Order: sequence, then C-alpha cells, then structure tokens
Amino acid sequence: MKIGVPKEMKSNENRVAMTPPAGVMSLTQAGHEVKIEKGAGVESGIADDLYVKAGATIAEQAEDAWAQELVVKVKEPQPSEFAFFRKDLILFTYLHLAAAGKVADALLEQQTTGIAYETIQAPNGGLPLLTPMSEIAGRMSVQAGVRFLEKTYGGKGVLVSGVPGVSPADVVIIGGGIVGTNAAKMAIGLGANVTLLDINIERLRQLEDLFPGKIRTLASNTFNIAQQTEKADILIGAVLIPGAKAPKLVTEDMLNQWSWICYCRCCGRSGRIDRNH
Ligand SMILES: NC(=O)C1=CN([C@@H]2O[C@H](COP(=O)(O)OP(=O)(O)OC[C@H]3O[C@@H](n4cnc5c(N)ncnc54)[C@H](O)[C@@H]3O)[C@@H](O)[C@H]2O)C=CC1
Ligand SMILES: CC(=O)C(=O)O
Repeated sequence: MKIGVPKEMKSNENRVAMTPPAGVMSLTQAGHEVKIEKGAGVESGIADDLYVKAGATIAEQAEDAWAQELVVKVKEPQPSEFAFFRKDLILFTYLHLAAAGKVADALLEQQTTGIAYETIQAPNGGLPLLTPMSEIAGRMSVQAGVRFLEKTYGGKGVLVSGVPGVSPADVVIIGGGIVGTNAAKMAIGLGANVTLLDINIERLRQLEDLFPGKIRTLASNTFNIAQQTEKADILIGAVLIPGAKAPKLVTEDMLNQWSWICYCRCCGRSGRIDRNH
C-alpha cells in the first residue's frame, strides 16, 4: 500500500503520525511504501534523514503526501486540507467528528473513507488508540494546573502539596476513566486534596479501592459539580460519552475566579466547561 504522512496543520500541534523505527521501518519491511512530507517530524525532534534511513521517501509538498492511498495523521484535517479529500482516499487519524461537523461534511461530500483512531474498539470494549493519549492528557493536566497556580503564571500562588500548617490545594476531577485516573494519580502523588466525580458508581468504587484513603469520590450531578467547582484550585474535565459531544457540565457561574481549568481544546470533549483557560 502507498502510505502518506503529511505535516500537521492544526495550530500548536507538534506531533507527527509516524516514527522512523516503529512506523516506517515496520511498514516498509512489510512491503508498503511510505512518503513523509518534508519537515513533518521536525517539531517532534525527528529529522527527514531519519525517515529516509528507515526506508521512507520525502514528499516535497503536502499534496504529494496526500496523494497516497492511505493518509495517516494525528489530528483532524483543517479546512486548508479539505481540498485533498477524494473518493479513493483512506484517512486514518483522530477525527472527533461529533465536535468537528465541518470535517464530517467535507468527508461526506468527497466520499472519503475516514477511520477515527478514537473509535477503534478492542474486544473488551477498550479504546486502544485513545488510551495512550488519555494517559498523557490526564498526567499533563495536573502538571499544567500546578504551573498555572504559580503567581508567575497568573495564579494565586498555591503550593499544591501544602506545607506543615497549610492545607494542600483542592484538585477536582470530573470523569473517572483513563484521563481522570491518571490525573488523580499525579495529584495524589503531589499531596493534593483530590475529589473525583463520575456518574458510574461502580467506577467510583474501583477508584476508592485503587487509591484507598487518598481520594474522595462523589456522584456526578449538578449539585455536587457546583459545590466542588466553587472550591477547586484545579478543575479537570475528563468526561467521555462515546461518539458524542461531551455535555456542558460546568457553567461560568459555578467557577471561582481563581480556578485553573483543564479543558480539552483539541477535541472539545473532556466535559465541557463554559470558560476556556
Ligand atoms: N486533550 C487530549 O489530547 C485528549 C483528550 N481526551 C478527552 O478526554 C476525555 C476523557 O477520555 P477518557 O478518560 O479516555 O475516557 P473514558 O471513557 O476512559 O472515561 C470517561 C469517563 O467519563 C464518565 N462520565 C460520563 N458522563 C459523565 C458525567 N456527566 N459526569 C461525570 N463523569 C461522566 C464515564 O463514566 C467515564 O468514567 C474525552 O473527552 C477525550 O476525548 C482524551 C485523550 C487525549
Ligand atoms: C485524542 C486526541 O485527540 C489527541 O491526542 O489529540
């Protein structure tokens, strides 16, 4: 098969869809041809010559990468890329179509086959291509929140762990799946007061067993969300409703003026919050 990897066009997207050893080498050894757009890996620290050594050829223009039978990307195509859609193209990437209606319309119009990473299901119902990114997003959300609580970054100057005689920060997580669990792991490790809300009571039971005595769990409903967001220093939205847009759970008037909020801007699906920070 002829496989193309274009450079990502979405703002602040520094990833590339394929690495030289794990991607290009395995595919070329299996008889496929891989064409990488010039400079596609640079923001991830991968120079073109590493791709060439692994067996890829370099496409000078985006259109050469897009002209292949299968195009492998990271994020959903941007409007400037819709012109590359065509009937005999297979596009494999995160699509998040529930939050990206224009992409869905453009794919339908050109009858392009789109396979969304986030919808691929393992026999046990898991989402193997979303899980690693959820692990990263959950862990990074706390790291970013901690940074933005510092005065230098406009925060109120809270040390997340507290010190003897001073309380730790309150970290509130809405959604206890992969993102929420990884955020909880980080926040607990830093010594924060962690509260996690989910609509799935069985999941809350599992989390209490996983982090005994280190986490408070609450049923996710408007009352509890309002009460917890009001006191949160860091608020993390980590909700997923498979195949649908996440519901808007936190409204502007629920927030205190100092909360640092982690909201998934790339796909807009982490349990929507009125304000983006
Ligand atoms: N920014 C990024 O790069 C990434 C963002 N995400 C986003 O993060 C979100 C969470 O992803 P995962 O943890 O992998 O999903 P998951 O399916 O593992 O967990 C979602 C959790 O949300 C819970 N939930 C559903 N409705 C709820 C409600 N009303 N209140 C509280 N909890 C509710 C579910 O019971 C489930 O436990 C998704 O929206 C996903 O698209 C995921 C990966 C990377
Ligand atoms: C999951 C996703 O959309 C991302 O990693 O960007």
